[in-house]
Amino acid sequence: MTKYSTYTPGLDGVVATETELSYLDVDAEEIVIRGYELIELANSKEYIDLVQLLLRGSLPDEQERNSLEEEMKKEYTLPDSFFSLFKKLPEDTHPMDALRTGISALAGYDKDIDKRQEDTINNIAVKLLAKISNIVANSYHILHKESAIEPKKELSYSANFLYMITGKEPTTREVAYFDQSLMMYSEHEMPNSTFTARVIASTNADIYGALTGAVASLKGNLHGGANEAVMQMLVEGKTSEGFRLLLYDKLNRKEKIMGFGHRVYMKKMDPRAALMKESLRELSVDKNREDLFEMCEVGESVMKEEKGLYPNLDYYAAPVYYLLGIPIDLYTPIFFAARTLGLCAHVAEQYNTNKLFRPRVLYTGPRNLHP
Ligand SMILES: CC(=O)SCCNC(=O)CCNC(=O)[C@H](O)C(C)(C)COP(=O)(O)OP(=O)(O)OC[C@H]1O[C@@H](n2cnc3c(N)ncnc32)[C@H](O)[C@@H]1OP(=O)(O)O
Ligand SMILES: O=C([O-])CC(=O)C(=O)O
Repeated sequence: MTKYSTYTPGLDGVVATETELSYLDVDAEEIVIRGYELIELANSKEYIDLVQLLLRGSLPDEQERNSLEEEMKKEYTLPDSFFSLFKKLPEDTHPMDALRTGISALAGYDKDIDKRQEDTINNIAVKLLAKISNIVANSYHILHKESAIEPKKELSYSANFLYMITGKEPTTREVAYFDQSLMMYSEHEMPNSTFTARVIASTNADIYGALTGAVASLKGNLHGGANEAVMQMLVEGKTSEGFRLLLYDKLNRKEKIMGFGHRVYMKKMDPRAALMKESLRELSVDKNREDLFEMCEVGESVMKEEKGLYPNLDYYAAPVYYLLGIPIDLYTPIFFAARTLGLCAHVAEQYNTNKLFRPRVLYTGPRNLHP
């Protein structure tokens, strides 16, 4: 046939682009981020270091790191009366939908929107990282008829993000767990949302459009939406035994269990989940909720025995967020806020190396019909 004859459902295993940003080396069990291994980075660096690495190409020294964080803090402010947008939405609007609306609305305020140079895109990324943390936290408060919480510039980026969500200044340990989760969610090669963003950017569309599409993609429960679904199951299960029964019930009904399986790691534990599991182990002691850790382990063993499936990041990030006092509806928006970093880096790379995405189809419809 023609050069178009190969068809792989869901593009499973298909290489969609070249990238210098990241690579999942399943055999070596490494998530490579610009040459570094993500888990190693998470054990010695912070989210801000990854911002510099992904957007500017190298890890920062202390001075660069501090000045990047200051740059970000200057960008927390949203345009005047921006929050009135969220006041007009129905109060049961999901925060991911509010976030999608918010990012889309920001487009009109950016005078650089038509620029595609790498430096400009990276500057927009810094602005977006700051503003999105504010939108995520405060759209939630406004939808819940609460007052918006002003960012505190004396706190670190991650501490302030958590503070704006919960309204309480977090402890150093809480910030460390939250920051690690942001690192885990920051970048992951070519998931559906990153592909979506790159496909949109490949038409030369602006970064706001690319990110708006990516929010829509990430909301789905086969992708980012899974972390909220995991926590809903844990809450419903209540106890280890309750959770075990709930999982068996779902499996008997042939339902998919959220937080398990992964297109790339399918028969191995997601390395990020392993790191989050350790955070949960420690945090559950801090918060006197070892029962929650046990429930998660029970779920892990049920899924291994019954399906040969392992947890993905969402499975262990969800209970960590729960113990940090974060409302369940914000888990996926937080994932997106962290992933804004990787998405912006991919959009910049797409503009730099652009080739329009326009695949073909394997046509299965009729031919030769006549009106
Ligand atoms: C951070 C992230 O975004 S990670 C992903 C978060 N998403 C989830 O946790 C949702 C639950 N997991 C899933 O739906 C899947 O594992 C996916 C979508 C992540 C990847 O799946 P794919 O590569 O498309 O594989 P697919 O969904 O076809 O699954 C292959 C087989 O494993 C089964 N399977 C995969 N995941 C699960 C699961 N979580 N629960 C039960 N069965 C599962 C499928 O039913 C299928 O079985 P079959 O061959 O008998 O029909
Ligand atoms: O890689 C994927 O397909 C999904 C995922 O784990 C992520 O986006 O972090």
